[in-house]
Order: sequence, then structure tokens, then C-alpha cells
Amino acid sequence: MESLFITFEGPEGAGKTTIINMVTEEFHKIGLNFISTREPGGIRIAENIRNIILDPENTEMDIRTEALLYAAARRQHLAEKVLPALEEGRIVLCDRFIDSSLAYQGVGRGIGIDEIYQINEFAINGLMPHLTIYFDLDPKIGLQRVHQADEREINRLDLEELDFHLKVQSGYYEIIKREPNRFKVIDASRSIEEVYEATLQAVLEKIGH
Ligand SMILES: Nc1ncnc2c1ncn2[C@@H]1O[C@H](COP(=O)(O)OP(=O)(O)OP(=O)(O)O)[C@@H](O)[C@H]1O
Ligand SMILES: Cc1cn([C@H]2C[C@H](O)[C@@H](COP(=O)(O)O)O2)c(=O)[nH]c1=O
Repeated sequence: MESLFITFEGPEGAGKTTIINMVTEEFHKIGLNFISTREPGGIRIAENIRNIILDPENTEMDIRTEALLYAAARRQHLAEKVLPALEEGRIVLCDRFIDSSLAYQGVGRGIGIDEIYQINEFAINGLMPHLTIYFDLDPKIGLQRVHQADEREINRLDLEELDFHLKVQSGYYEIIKREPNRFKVIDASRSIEEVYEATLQAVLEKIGH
């Protein structure tokens, strides 16, 4: 089977982790050759960078430093984990990728989508996802879910004002408008089961299964 790079995007608490775990279980059952990973993180160095970025105590972090740290974590994760898996012909499921930087740093922080793309181009060297699932959810509902979830630690980005998260959402909408063919938008306000079914269908269709 041909390698495929599939990413999952959306606001806080949209259900990405929940649904990726369910898709992963199904992929194991079907016997697909895949890995499931996340950004920022997925490997030791990138998890260390993640801890620095998301530590609620790091309130003094400059927004460009933040953007560069996400890009650095992305590069290491690609070099160490994603690219080798793709080269071996595997499917890669990734919780967040460059679109998070474009939406959060580009629009949420106000640096600009094109500026953030430029610094990330050095990290990704042309690699873009074949399919990106966007979990569409009102950021207010997503934040409520996150604050109610016992297992989820509240990080520095979660603590941003609602206005920041609304800007992030508008950033995602702008990126989707620019590249409509790469995205599959899924209504994430439905039940977990419904969101899972819609996601699985979109992913299997892309894989040709
Ligand atoms: N469709 C849904 N309806 C109601 N609750 C949901 C739904 N999907 C996920 N949840 C719950 O919302 C919380 C956040 O879900 P999850 O961690 O999967 O989101 P996420 O998109 O990975 O969030 P983040 O990116 O902020 O880590 C969890 O408690 C999860 O059980
Ligand atoms: C990759 C990436 C992520 N972010 C933000 C988005 C979230 O607030 C956190 C990651 O936490 P999650 O629980 O794993 O979703 O980081 C970002 O601002 N820019 C990025 O490039």
C-alpha cells in the first residue's frame, strides 16, 4: 500500500485524541500498516519542547519564540518518526501539524499565515498532508469539554482568552478556504460515535479501503 500522511486539526477539546484512538483501534483490527503520533511531541526531543511551550508558568514566552519552538519540534518529529514511516510505505495519522501553527501562531497570535508558513517551510521541506480532517466545533464548547475532562492537564494555550481561540478558529477557516481539496470538515458537535463514523469513512475512502 502507498504511504499516506493524514492529519487531524481543530480547536481545543474538539475530540481529536478521542477519535484518533478509536480509528487506531479499528486500523489494528483491519491490519493496516500505520503509526499514530502527535504534535508537538511524538518523540523524546519534541516532547521536551512541548513541555517548554505548554508549561503554564512560561508566561513570558515571546510569540515568535513560540512559533519557532513549534517548528523545531515539528522538524525533529518529521526527521525521526514521520519521514521514516512514510518511506517504509506506512500510513501516518498525526494529531496536529503545520495547520495548527498557521491558525494558532499565524492568526491567533497575529503573526500572519504567510510568515508562519515561511518559517515552517524550512522544517517541512515541502511535505504536506494528503488529507487533513478538521473537527469543526465552537471553541467555547471545546474549552468547556477540556475544563470538564479529569484526565486532561490545562496547558498555557488553554488558558488564553476565548477571543484568542475565536481568532484561531477564523484562521482555520481561512486555511480551509485556501486549500479546500486537502480538508475534510467534520461537525464535531455531534456524539463521539457519530464523529467517529464520519471520520472513519473519510479516512478509509482516502486509503481506498
Ligand atoms: N463528540 C464529543 N462529545 C462530547 N464530548 C466529547 C466529544 N469528543 C470528545 N469529547 C470529550 O472532550 C474532552 C476532550 O476530548 P479530546 O481530548 O479527544 O479533544 P482534543 O481535540 O484532543 O483536545 P486538545 O487538542 O485540546 O487536547 C474529553 O473529555 C472527551 O471525552
Ligand atoms: C502543533 C501546534 C500546536 N499548537 C497548540 C494547540 C494546542 O493548544 C497545543 C497542543 O495541545 P494538544 O492537547 O496536543 O492539542 O498547542 C500550536 O499553537 N501550534 C502548533 O503548531
